[in-house]
Amino acid sequence: MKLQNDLILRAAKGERVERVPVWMMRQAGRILPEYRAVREKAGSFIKLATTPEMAAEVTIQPVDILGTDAAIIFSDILVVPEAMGLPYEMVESKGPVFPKVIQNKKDIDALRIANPENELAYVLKAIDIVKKELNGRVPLLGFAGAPFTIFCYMVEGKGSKTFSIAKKMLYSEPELAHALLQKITDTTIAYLKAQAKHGADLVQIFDSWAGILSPDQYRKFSLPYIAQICDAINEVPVTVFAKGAFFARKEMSKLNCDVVGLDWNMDITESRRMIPHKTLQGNLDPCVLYSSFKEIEKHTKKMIKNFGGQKYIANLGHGVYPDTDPEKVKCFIETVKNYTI
Ligand SMILES: Cc1c2[nH]c(c1CCC(=O)O)Cc1[nH]c(c(CCC(=O)O)c1C)Cc1[nH]c(c(CCC(=O)O)c1C)Cc1[nH]c(c(C)c1CCC(=O)O)C2
Repeated sequence: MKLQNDLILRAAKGERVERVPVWMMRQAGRILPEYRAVREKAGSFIKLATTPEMAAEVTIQPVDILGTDAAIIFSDILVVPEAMGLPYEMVESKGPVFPKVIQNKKDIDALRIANPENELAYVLKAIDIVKKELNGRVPLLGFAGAPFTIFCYMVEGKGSKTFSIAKKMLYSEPELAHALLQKITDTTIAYLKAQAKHGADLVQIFDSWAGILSPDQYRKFSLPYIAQICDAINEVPVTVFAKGAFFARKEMSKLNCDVVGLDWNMDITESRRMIPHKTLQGNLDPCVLYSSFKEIEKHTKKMIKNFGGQKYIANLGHGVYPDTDPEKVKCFIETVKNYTI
């Protein structure tokens, strides 16, 4: 199926574009009343995420309502631990919780390397439906968490500011940590390949907790596993987004990936210099969308001017915050689309 709008894919591959493409991390979610209605009907986040027809519906909403240049499959990074045998719960207004966590070698041995066609069939089915319903309008993005970020949740068992329980394992039992990271990596590679096979046009790796590691620890416990994934995924372009990993930009430039995502703490000009050969994605502070329409336009235009119009995918520097006014989001998206490059 030939895509009618392939701006994001062309930008990712470094090909020329007529205008800057735009999408938003966490675009399929609570900012839209239309999402909240489907979520209500589903009864719970997990029910919504595991029911392919409903997951497909909320995946397409931002394309129809906000006008984004891509859809991102509605799911969560935590479906991977679940597929490996460690289920999660989503506690209202608290976030994810794992009733059982990984503490020793026995726990790691008990985990399986998932077969996505079995344990993650519901995500793949949702991808099949979305591809059919999008009918080539825009590309579909797939995703997975980076092994280190998934490790954090599997060992800590819940969200945390410091993930000190998870980090403790890195320092006190590094071999154990590596064994778990490798098992997560093997599952993630199989999962992303399956997403591409089912029609994901590009995949993004979210290393949301990269910023809690020292540069040394990041080089040991995160980058090698991201590198394995990048080397293994040759079917579609790959984006690596490591929140807070400003210290690793030089190494990111050497990864076998097409796009590097930036957060708002990373200076644009400096990042272009450090990552000269790749497409960059980002990096508006999501809080800008709390300001006036005029301010949003001003900050968005300044951002595009700094990145330049080519080898660039406009986005926020992290996921959109749930209490953001959809009209402000539309203003951001329209400003990007109307920018003459
Ligand atoms: C760390 C992380 C998680 N999940 C994800 C990350 C990496 C990206 C990032 O750093 O933001 C990724 C994710 N989670 C979700 C998506 C959907 C696709 C999209 O629109 O981007 C994506 C790409 C849906 C979701 N995942 C979650 C919701 C909200 C739950 C609900 O609607 O009830 C949604 C729409 C729940 C979730 N899931 C997670 C947390 C910490 C929480 C609770 C806090 C929160 O709500 O943001 C783990």
